[in-house]
Amino acid sequence: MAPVRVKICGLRTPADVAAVVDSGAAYAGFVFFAKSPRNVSLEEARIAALSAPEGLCKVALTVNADDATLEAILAAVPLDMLQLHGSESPERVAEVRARFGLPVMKAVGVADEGDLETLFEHSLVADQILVDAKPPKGAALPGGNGLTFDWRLVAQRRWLRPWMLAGGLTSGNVAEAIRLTGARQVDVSSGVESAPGVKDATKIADFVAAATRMKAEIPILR
Ligand SMILES: O=C(O)c1ccccc1N[C@@H]1O[C@H](COP(=O)(O)O)[C@@H](O)[C@H]1O
Repeated sequence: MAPVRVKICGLRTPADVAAVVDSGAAYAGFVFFAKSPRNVSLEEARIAALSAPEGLCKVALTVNADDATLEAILAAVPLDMLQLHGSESPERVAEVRARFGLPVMKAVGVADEGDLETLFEHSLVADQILVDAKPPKGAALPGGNGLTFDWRLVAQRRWLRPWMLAGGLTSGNVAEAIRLTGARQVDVSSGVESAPGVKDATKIADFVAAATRMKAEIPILR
């Protein structure tokens, strides 16, 4: 079985990108959302993204962004994927995908069975779906809150598209999250920081090692 693929989100500097590359993660996320402590300017994102080697998937995280905002981001920063992390409808996801020609990953907050229907609807139009914890009522951020959800809700589920598990993951719980849900991709932001918005290279390395170790633990049959 292929190793679990990891996305590290909320990068701001070339040093952050280097830590992600060294760890072996597959995706690097940049947050374009002013309320987030991980928000990057176009110039910061451009410099960091240009430092990334070929093969690292560079993802722009936006929240209910309009076309002009997405155009400005994509004109300034070399990116490979859009992550829509707001309340975008399936119609809006399809529109963004068609207009900008990049794969789109749609994030959906999950708190109960009802949210699985929303996930299904998005899986009909998005290239990937991101299964995150639902933010608490009145939270400033729709994600990146370091909160987990009841992983049993998505345990061993299969969707029409590749999916990624997120929400409160850390090097201490990611192996159990993978074991329980069967996720083959995981995403983390606050769990690999020393302070909000400050990525920690050791925590990134520990997280990716814990996530990818799952494969090594499967016994080899001779
Ligand atoms: O990281 C942020 O600041 C952020 C802001 C707005 C929307 C989403 C955000 N992050 C995403 O949220 C999940 C979970 O993050 P965490 O590991 O619980 O901190 C992840 O997909 C991030 O990409």
